[in-house]
Amino acid sequence: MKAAVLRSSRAALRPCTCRHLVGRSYSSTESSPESKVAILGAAGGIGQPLALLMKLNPLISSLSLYDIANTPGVAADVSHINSRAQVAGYAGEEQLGEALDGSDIVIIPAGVPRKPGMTRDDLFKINAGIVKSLCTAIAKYCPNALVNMISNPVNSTVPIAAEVFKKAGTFDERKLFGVTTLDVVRAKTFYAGKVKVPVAEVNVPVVGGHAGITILPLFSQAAPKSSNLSDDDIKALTKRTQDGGTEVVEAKAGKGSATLSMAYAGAVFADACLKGLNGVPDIVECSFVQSSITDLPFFASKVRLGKNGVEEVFGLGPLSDYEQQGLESLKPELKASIEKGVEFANQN
Ligand SMILES: NC(=O)c1ccc[n+]([C@@H]2O[C@H](COP(=O)([O-])OP(=O)(O)OC[C@H]3O[C@@H](n4cnc5c(N)ncnc54)[C@H](O)[C@@H]3O)[C@@H](O)[C@H]2O)c1
Ligand SMILES: O=C(O)C[C@H](O)C(=O)O
Repeated sequence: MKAAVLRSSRAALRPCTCRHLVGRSYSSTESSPESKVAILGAAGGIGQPLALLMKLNPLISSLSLYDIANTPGVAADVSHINSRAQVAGYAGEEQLGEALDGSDIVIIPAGVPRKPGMTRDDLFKINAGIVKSLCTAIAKYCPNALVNMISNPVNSTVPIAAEVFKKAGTFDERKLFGVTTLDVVRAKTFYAGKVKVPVAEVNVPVVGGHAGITILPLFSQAAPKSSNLSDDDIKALTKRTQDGGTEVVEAKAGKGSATLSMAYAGAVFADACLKGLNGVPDIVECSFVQSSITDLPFFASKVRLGKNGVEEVFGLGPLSDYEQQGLESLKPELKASIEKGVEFANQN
C-alpha cells in the first residue's frame, strides 16, 4: 500500500502558508517552488525523525519515503501532519524507481549503525553494497538530484557514490555531499557550553572527514572568539567532537548510534540545499565533497550552495599549529578510506 504520489516540477509555483522550524517562513502572499525530496532508509532510526522534520519544511511539496519495509506506516503517520508536503511511502526494490522519480534531493540514511566497540569502517562490508545499489538507481531515475549521503562510513560511501555516478555517466561533483553537519552541530554545542555563550550565536567550521581523527573542528576560527580557552581546553573540545558519535553509541549500549541529533543535522543540511536550489544567496555549510583544497580528492570544508548544488568550495583559512598537525595526521586515514570506496565501486 502506498499514499498518493505527487510528481514534482521545479518550475511550477504554488502558494504556501506553512512555517518551518529551522528556515524562513512564507506568508500567503509568497510562493515557493515545488521540490521533491526522497529519503532512502526512511523507516529507520534516523529516517523516521528526518521524515518528520522534512514534512515541516515549507520548501518541500513532495516527500517520498523509501525503505525495504515498513514505510507505508511511517508515511501514513507523517502524512496526517497539516503542512505542505504530500507524502508517499514506498517499500521494496520494485518501488524504488517510483520513489526516486523526479527527486530534487535524495537523502540516504540507509544501512546498519554501529554497536559499542565498532568503528565506522566496520560498517563498510554491509553499507558499501547498500549505497552502491541505491546510487545505481539514483543514476537511472533522478540523475540530476542532489545526493545527501548519511550512511557510514561517509569517508568511503561518498567515493563509492561518485564512482557509481561516473560509470553511469551522470556524475556532477556539485551534487554529491557527505553529510558532516552533525560534527558542526556537536562542535557548536560543546564550544558554547565551555565558553558560556548562547549556542545560537556560535559557529565552528569542521573540516576533513567523518570518522575519528579525520573530524577536524577548527576552534581557532570559532565565532564568537574566546580568549579564555587554554590549549588543554581546545584539545578536550576537539577530542569530544571527534568522539561524539562514539559517546552516543556507548550511551545507547547496543541500540544503535545517533538518530535524533542526526535527523536534526540532516534536516539542517537538506534545508540549506533546498534554499540554494531556490536561489537564496550566501548559503554556506560544511560538507564532505569532491575537493582540490588539499591533496585528497574528497574533503569536508565550508561550501557555498546554489542552484546547481556546490557553487564554491572554500579553503581552510588560517590554522593553528595544533590544527595543522591534526590536518597532517588525518590525511593517511582519510586517503585510505577514500581509496577503499573507489576500489570497491570498481571491482564489484
Ligand atoms: N553521517 C552521519 O553523521 C551519521 C550520523 C548517524 C548515523 N549515521 C549512519 O546512518 C546509517 C543509518 O543509521 P540508523 O540509526 O538510521 O540505522 P537503522 O538501522 O535504524 O536504520 C537504517 C534503515 O535503513 C534501511 N535499509 C537497509 N538496507 C536498505 C536498502 N537497501 N534500501 C533502503 N533502506 C535500507 C533499514 O531497513 C533501516 O530502516 C548508519 O550507517 C549510521 O552509521 C551517519
Ligand atoms: O558514530 C556513529 O557511528 C554514527 C555517526 O557517524 C555519528 O557521528 O554519530
